[in-house]
Amino acid sequence: MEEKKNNNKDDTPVVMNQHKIELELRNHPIRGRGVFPKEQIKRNTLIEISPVLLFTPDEYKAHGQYTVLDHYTYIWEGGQFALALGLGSMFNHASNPNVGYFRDFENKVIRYKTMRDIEPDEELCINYGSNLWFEDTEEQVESDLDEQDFLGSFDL
Ligand SMILES: C[S@@+](CC[C@H](N)C(=O)[O-])C[C@H]1O[C@@H](n2cnc3c(N)ncnc32)[C@H](O)[C@@H]1O
Repeated sequence: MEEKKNNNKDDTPVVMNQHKIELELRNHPIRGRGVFPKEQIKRNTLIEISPVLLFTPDEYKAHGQYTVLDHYTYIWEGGQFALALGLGSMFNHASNPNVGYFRDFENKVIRYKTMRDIEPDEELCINYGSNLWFEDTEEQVESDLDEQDFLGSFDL
């Protein structure tokens, strides 16, 4: 079998220092599994770094899009698709999310940070964008966050 080349730009280790917060997966009858904190989390806290598994555009067109992966993959650079390994695949969608993410193409990871202070048991959600493929069950979450704050809140 032909060996696949690792195209990492350098061999610098990627520090995975996120797991200091107690998180758990909880099941919702419609949304399925989601991520919840057992403690308060401050705004701008790194809560997860998910390594990604990459699919080429051809692999995705021929196979991935016809499988459950289609509900889990992120768009990546160069037309690739990325499956987040770890909690990155478990965040449910909210139109007004409390978690934002940054695609680190060079290190092939996605970093997730809180966008505001979060209370224990408040579900951690990201925004999937406007083309949802399911009926959104989300309960309206009150927030004083405005659009500008949302877009400009990262400090990565
Ligand atoms: C990336 S997965 C999230 C993890 C998923 N809940 C699970 O248990 O595997 C995306 C799927 O979660 C569900 N989902 C996420 N956010 C939702 C929401 N706001 N309302 C309804 N379903 C949601 C949909 O079924 C969607 O296809």
